[in-house]
Amino acid sequence: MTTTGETGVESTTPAAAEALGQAAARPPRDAVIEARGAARHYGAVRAVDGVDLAVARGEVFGLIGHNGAGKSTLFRMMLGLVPPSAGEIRIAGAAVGGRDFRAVRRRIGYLPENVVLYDNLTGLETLHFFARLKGVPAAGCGALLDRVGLTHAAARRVREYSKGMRQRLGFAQALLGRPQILFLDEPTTGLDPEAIREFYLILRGLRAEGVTVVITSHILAEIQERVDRLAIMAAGRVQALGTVQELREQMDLPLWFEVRVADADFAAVRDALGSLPVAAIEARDGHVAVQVRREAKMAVFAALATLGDRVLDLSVREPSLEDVFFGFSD
Ligand SMILES: Nc1ncnc2c1ncn2[C@@H]1O[C@H](COP(=O)(O)OP(=O)(O)OP(=O)(O)O)[C@@H](O)[C@H]1O
Repeated sequence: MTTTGETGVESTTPAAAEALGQAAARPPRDAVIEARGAARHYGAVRAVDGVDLAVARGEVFGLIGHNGAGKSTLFRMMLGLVPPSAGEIRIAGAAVGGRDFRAVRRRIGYLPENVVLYDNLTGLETLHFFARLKGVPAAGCGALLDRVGLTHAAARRVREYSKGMRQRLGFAQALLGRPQILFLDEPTTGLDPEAIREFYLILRGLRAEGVTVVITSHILAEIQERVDRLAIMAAGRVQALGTVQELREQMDLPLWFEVRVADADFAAVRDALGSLPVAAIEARDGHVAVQVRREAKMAVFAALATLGDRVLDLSVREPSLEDVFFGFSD
């Protein structure tokens, strides 16, 4: 599906590119973030190299890619922190960097990859400081600390904070002023599993309020169930765009049936499948794992149903986002 040229830059086959193009060409109806041909070059380095993207209002949109793929640069361009070398980005209809953008910028929250905090300030003082910078009332700072689970540490100096606590404080800072659009660059780095769960619960609440969220993460298992759509970036370009299920279908990755049969009668499974196009069949820990192409899924179901109650258990394992990601990178 994908090839790697001598530059190490991944490219897709024409058929795949066409499939991806179709997904990319279907912009959401209510786009609040739109990038057209957005590019940022640093000398010979094409950090972002012609990105077209549209994110709908209220969407949780994931941005994934290898180190150096261009995710943070694209974020910074969307925030007006880095001017584009070419192309245009519009947020809530305003061109980033243009006259109308200042008002829009106030409705954006940003958690950078490496949040800069002042060690001598307490957690609460930190939020007051950022509230002044943003020009928003300081009254809500205590409630925000509570929302990210830092009330107990409000009066402690940031220098004493753990990595996860700093990250929580960074998130609280991003939520100041009730932003309508949130850019979160690797927000769960350093968080423990409980904090990650709480973080995504907050995101879910924000989404329900209509907040648009763009989030990057290297933890694919973590975001695959939690984003509405996502883009896979490589070498400054969007290589694939869609829901996790759409990306699976575009990649045409096989799926696995895991079947537990009475008396571990694996031969019966093999016989039932007969001449169906099975990519692999393996005996594993008391069950049979059958790998099939997506188009054979229902035929395999029907064939396994002929075994009746000799089938004790059955599950279908779809390719993970990680499988999809590596599928686009290989
Ligand atoms: N200020 C800069 N000057 C020169 N090159 C830069 C600058 N900022 C980014 N780059 C280059 O642009 C490319 C993309 O970097 P970027 O930080 O956007 O990637 P990323 O996808 O966010 O990576 P990571 O997952 O490691 O955070 C890299 O090759 C990086 O070295």
